[in-house]
Amino acid sequence: MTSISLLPKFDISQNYLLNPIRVTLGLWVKEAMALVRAEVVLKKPVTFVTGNAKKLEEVKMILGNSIPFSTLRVDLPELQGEPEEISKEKARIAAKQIDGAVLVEDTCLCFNALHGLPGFEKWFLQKLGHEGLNNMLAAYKDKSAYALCVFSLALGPGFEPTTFVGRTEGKIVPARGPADFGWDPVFQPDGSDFTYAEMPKDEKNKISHRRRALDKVRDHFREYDFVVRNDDSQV
Ligand SMILES: O=P(O)(O)OP(=O)(O)OP(=O)(O)OC[C@H]1O[C@@H](n2cnc3c(O)ncnc32)[C@H](O)[C@@H]1O
Ligand SMILES: [Mg+2]
Repeated sequence: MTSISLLPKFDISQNYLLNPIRVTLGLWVKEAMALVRAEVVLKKPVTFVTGNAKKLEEVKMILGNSIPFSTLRVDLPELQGEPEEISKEKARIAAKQIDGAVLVEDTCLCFNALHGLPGFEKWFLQKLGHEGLNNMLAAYKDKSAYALCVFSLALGPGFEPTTFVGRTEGKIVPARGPADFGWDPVFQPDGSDFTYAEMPKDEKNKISHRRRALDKVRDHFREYDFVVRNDDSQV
């Protein structure tokens, strides 16, 4: 079982005890530090779990070395429901499966004319294809859509996951560009003349739903001090 300790890392040095002003200041800083940055001790690094190789590639490119994480390719169940709930449930399942801290994500493509449908599960795209996605909107003038990505971080089995949402607005167009990642060829983000599939990877990664959600994940990791320590000093 993963354990965490939310202890402030800041320590007042003996010097502060010699001067009342410095003592007050030191205590204030200590309190502020406790509020701002707490230590989270994990037995092993946070593992990003997914069954999708392309997703994994993008997450690695976007995060680089900015947070301590490892990756694992495991097929997670395709769940139905609201995106945040799906993502949280994926995290609970994955945390139990690997018995540790996990990061997972769920991505959907939502059509405004269809009030957020189809959302997505992977079998849906496999059966319908890119043309089928366009045909779904044939009866509607409104081709606008958004890509939504929800990351969930669970610190271990039994921990309630925290979610981080990223969203990119765009529209659905006839497929253009390489068809090697999901619905990328039919999604053209606002402000661009290219579909996700036509863009070089680093361009997609600057504006994508995944990038926007991962910026929030990164902020969370900055807010807390995640430390991997596999000894008995954890509480
Ligand atoms: O193991 P997990 O992480 O669940 O991987 P998955 O492939 O099942 O991924 P999702 O359930 O989140 O995504 C549902 C579908 O959306 C596709 N998809 C996810 N992110 C995408 C992106 O950035 N661009 C295009 N298609 C994407 C993906 O290939 C699936 O067909
Ligand atoms: Mg899935």
